[in-house]
Amino acid sequence: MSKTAMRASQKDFESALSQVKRLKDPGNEVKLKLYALYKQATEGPCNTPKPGVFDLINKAKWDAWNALGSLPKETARQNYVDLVSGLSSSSDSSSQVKPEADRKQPGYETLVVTSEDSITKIMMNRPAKKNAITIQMYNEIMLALKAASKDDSAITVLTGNGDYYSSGNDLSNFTDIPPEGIEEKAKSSAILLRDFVDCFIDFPKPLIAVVNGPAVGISVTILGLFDTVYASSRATFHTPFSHLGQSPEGCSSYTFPKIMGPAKAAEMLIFGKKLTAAEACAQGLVTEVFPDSTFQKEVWTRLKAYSKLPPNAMRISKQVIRNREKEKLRAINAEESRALQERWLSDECTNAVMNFLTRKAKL
Ligand SMILES: CCCCCCCCCC/C=C/CC(=O)SCCNC(=O)CCNC(=O)[C@H](O)C(C)(C)COP(=O)(O)OP(=O)(O)OC[C@H]1O[C@@H](n2cnc3c(N)ncnc32)[C@H](O)[C@@H]1OP(=O)(O)O
Repeated sequence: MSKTAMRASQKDFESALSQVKRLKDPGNEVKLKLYALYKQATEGPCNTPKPGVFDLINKAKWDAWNALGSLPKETARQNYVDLVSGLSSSSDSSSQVKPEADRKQPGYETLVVTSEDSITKIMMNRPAKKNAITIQMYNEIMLALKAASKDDSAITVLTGNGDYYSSGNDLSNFTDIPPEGIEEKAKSSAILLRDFVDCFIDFPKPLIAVVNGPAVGISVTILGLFDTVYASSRATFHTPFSHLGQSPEGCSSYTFPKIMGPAKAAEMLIFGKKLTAAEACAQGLVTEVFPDSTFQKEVWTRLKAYSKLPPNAMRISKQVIRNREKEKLRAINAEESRALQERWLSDECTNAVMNFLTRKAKL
């Protein structure tokens, strides 16, 4: 026999009434439905005067009840019992935490991308290589950001798996030279870099970096394009561009002086000064530092709370902040990418990369 064909007894109704109190907040729309069915089941058709237009809450309740028209009391009681039973079973199944492997989005080899609690988490996943960013990883991060910009999550997080956040550009990207030659490789890499950074400039939702460990190179510079940066006390921030015969990217030539002042920015971007998490926080690059022992727990508790804020309001606030600067950031990104295209062809850069790859040098 179907549920609707059964008649809910007074006992079923009373048990649904007590069950509803134990449910996870089902949201305003469902609460209004429950209210209306309860009133109809206990008092019959709506019999009170319509509240004034400014009495928003009571008017919404009245509208929901009134919309049930002359629905018989018994049917309203049955519908109430059915609705609560549906909510109980879905809240039972959603309270069972699925293992990460089940929640993982397919199609990524260098990342683990998951969506849960209105948060899309993009995790760089080459821990054995300190999450160094290969050409494939640049492309997958762009894909993941584009997908996250359209999914129903409220906020997006970038983080790293293992002991590093990321060691920046994978220096073996310099070794895979196509038959067309190094100039062509430099040209296509500059386009890739520009497109990669544009994805961060244009990302429409709140974007949070969860910096779980040391960060190097481009993984540091793009932090200036995030809305919030949480760091473990173990994290460090290092941009050794001159050591590598290179120059800043990720719009850091603009965002860093703006965030920390020109003198501190120059020490990082020209002289490659490595900052501790506490220093990066004092200079405004990092929002907050958490002790490494409680980092994940504290950060994710905070993020889960933020993800419950009204998503459209957060998105609009971000856009109002970002839109003023978007064109400027895009122009800076294009200029930085052009400068690097030349740098990559220099002896200074070639020697530094070869020294690392032949293990004569480390940062
Ligand atoms: C023709 C032009 C083509 C260019 C294409 C580029 C496209 C866009 C470019 C955007 C520009 C970005 C600029 C930057 O990001 S600059 C920063 C570059 N990063 C580095 O210089 C870091 C180099 N790594 C290190 O110094 C050290 O590895 C470390 C991070 C300090 C960690 O040291 P530790 O001793 O703890 O660990 P290991 O060195 O043993 O590392 C473990 C293994 O991981 C490999 N590894 C680590 N980082 C990188 C890296 N960035 N690139 C490649 N490989 C990396 C390391 O070699 C070890 O591998 P192994 O176990 O196989 O030996």
